[in-house]
Amino acid sequence: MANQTPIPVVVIGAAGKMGREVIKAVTQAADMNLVGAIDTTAEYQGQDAGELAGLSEPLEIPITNQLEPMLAFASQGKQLGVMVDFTHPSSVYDNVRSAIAYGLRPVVGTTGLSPEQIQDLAEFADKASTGCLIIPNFSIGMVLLQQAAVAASQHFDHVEIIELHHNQKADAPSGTAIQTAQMLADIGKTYNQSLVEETEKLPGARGSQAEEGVRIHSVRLPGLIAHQEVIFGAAGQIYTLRHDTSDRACYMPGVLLAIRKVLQLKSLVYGLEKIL
Ligand SMILES: NC(=O)C1=CN([C@@H]2O[C@H](COP(=O)(O)OP(=O)(O)OC[C@H]3O[C@@H](n4cnc5c(N)ncnc54)[C@H](OP(=O)(O)O)[C@@H]3O)[C@@H](O)[C@H]2O)C=CC1
Ligand SMILES: O=C(O)C1=N[C@H](C(=O)O)C[C@H](O)C1
Repeated sequence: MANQTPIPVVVIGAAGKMGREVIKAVTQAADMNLVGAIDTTAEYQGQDAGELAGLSEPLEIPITNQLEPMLAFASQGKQLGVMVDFTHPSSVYDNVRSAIAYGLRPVVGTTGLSPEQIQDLAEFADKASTGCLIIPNFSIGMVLLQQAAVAASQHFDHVEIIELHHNQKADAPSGTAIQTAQMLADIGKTYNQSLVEETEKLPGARGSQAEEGVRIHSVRLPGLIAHQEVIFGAAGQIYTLRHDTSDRACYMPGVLLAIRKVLQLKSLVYGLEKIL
């Protein structure tokens, strides 16, 4: 590894909560080289990405909102480049299309892409024979929770998901909750058959209904980071799976793994569990 050219990495959303963590993690990885830090926040334009991320030394990489020139620059070396996206549901689709068009491999943490957008990006990546990773949750704990939930779903017919996040989150339900519900639906059974005719006296009281009857409830409060419960019920018993994050550093081993793995792919892959 020591003799290999480091992987050029562009971080988009670099001034955000996740972007700053990614800047730190990429800078500390011996096989990666941070080449660009993109963010639209007006007040951070021109600031050093390392100082903003809390590193002791400046990186001499200023935050800029100029994505396309940065992608062009990052695609010029002989080593394939990676764009890591932690931005906003409204911009991630266009960012990924641009990265692929410039020959960079996208690693996407941003949630809120619709199934149609993901399908479209998969076709775009296929045509370009380009790896692309969309990972709704980079923490190993969540992969293990989801595996346990799929195992439990063989034995329980009733399940509801509660996801709890900080109140600066733009999308609901969380990408992780949507993915978890999809995994439960994929085993091919319908959950939560109602025994009575239910009436919602306040709209949304019973949460949202994902495929195959899986219900998702979203909580947004200051003081939270990211948490998820999957609650199974049956006669006389409740089985609860819960994952809590206390620091966004928990996502970084997954992000670094994804940066390395995306270079080996030729198509779009969805979910951390597929690259472990
Ligand atoms: N997959 C995973 O494991 C995880 C995923 N996430 C997801 O990552 C995303 C980001 O989360 P978080 O860091 O908390 O959010 P933040 O709001 O803290 O950061 C997002 C940053 O992206 C910037 N931004 C928005 N649009 C653009 C754009 N088009 N180009 C460049 N920069 C842009 C924002 O700037 P501005 O001020 O201009 O809006 C902001 O600085 C969310 O979708 C979240 O759900 C979060 C944690 C883990
Ligand atoms: O916005 C967040 O914070 C998080 N977003 C992701 C999601 O929507 O699932 C991952 C994690 O829950 C944190």
